[in-house]
Amino acid sequence: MSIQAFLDFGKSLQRNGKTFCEKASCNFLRKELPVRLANIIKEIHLLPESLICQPSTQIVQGWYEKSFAELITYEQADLTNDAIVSRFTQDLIKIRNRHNLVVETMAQGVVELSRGSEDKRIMVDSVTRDSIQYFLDRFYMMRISIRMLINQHTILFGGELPFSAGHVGTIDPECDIQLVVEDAFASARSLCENFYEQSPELKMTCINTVNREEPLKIVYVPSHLFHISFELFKNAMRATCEKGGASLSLPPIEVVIVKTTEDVAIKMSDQGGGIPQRNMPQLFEYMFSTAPSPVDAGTSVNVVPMAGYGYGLPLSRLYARYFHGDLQVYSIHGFGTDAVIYLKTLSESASEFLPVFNKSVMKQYSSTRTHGWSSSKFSHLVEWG
Ligand SMILES: Nc1ncnc2c1ncn2[C@@H]1O[C@H](COP(=O)(O)OP(=O)(O)OP(=O)(O)O)[C@@H](O)[C@H]1O
Repeated sequence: MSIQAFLDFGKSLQRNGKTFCEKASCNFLRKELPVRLANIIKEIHLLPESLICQPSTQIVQGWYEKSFAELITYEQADLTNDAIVSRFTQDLIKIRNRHNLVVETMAQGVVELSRGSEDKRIMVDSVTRDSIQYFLDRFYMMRISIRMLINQHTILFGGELPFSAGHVGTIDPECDIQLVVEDAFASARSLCENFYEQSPELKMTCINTVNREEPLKIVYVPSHLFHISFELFKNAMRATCEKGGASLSLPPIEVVIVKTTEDVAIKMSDQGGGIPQRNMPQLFEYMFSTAPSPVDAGTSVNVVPMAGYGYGLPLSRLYARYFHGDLQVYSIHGFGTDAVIYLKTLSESASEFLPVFNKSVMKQYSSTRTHGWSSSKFSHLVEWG
């Protein structure tokens, strides 16, 4: 599905009527969702035994199997029956809510694995580590996609309110990039003020090469862009404050947003001291963090931690890639870091980038690397880790 396809379907409600469209959407989702769930369940089965047997991984596996079993009961259901259609929609809400804590619970499974049964750190070998990294990228991406499908349906048909009146489901046909980025900055800033009692300023430059007078708007899911920007601002603010100490004049975070006919690029530059080259290969690894773990640090319950889970960058990159964008980080150790978000300008080009499940993917779990995605755009990255 491309963003444009999601949008066209949402807009067709006025033309074709809500009842007709709800049935069409049910008909699509009752096939598509079980396929996506089944793919990921098959892949869970390929995980190293040491991870599958952890209590939290078992809980996650149970949720996926339950949701799959519930959805499959609709395979032959009579969609001319309005009551069945509306029960399907309500079941989707239940399924989505069941999976609310999947990221945290799966992360807990990985922690359980690395801590071992007696809470001592045991060595996780590099093949297992690579398999887990490979799996989590695919698993979380599939989760993003499943939630996108469910949210579109439940907002359009399940009585859930869109974030704003102009939105079509979760999509804003006129998503103002600058406003979303400023919003994310303000949220990260209030967290930063709470934590460090200071925060850097924002310096923003916007360039629209398509039409210089127009604001930078594209068709996009604002909550995805907010998530990515917020995580990047948190990182930039943390680095700036840690480097600046109690200094009164922190260097600002500079943001440059450029829209061309093909891409939107959002560059966030900080002067927070940068990242050593030796850490760059691990930057997008789950659980890689130089901050103390919020659990071990004993952070007060009233202070939301700025960092420490090591999920910010890898998850943000998945959100960016989901609609064929990207996230890249460049750093000069001793000076600062540039993080660049790339999005597609054209909604037709912004199609879902999904993991595909086939035989060659199985090899990944027995240590041979393959790309295994719906397009080969990032295969070199996946192959090289
Ligand atoms: N702008 C930056 N400047 C310096 N180091 C950075 C920057 N961005 C990321 N890093 C480094 O990369 C690590 C991983 O970042 P990531 O966002 O994935 O996790 P985190 O911020 O540590 O934790 P959380 O997931 O809780 O946000 C950070 O701990 C930090 O060491």
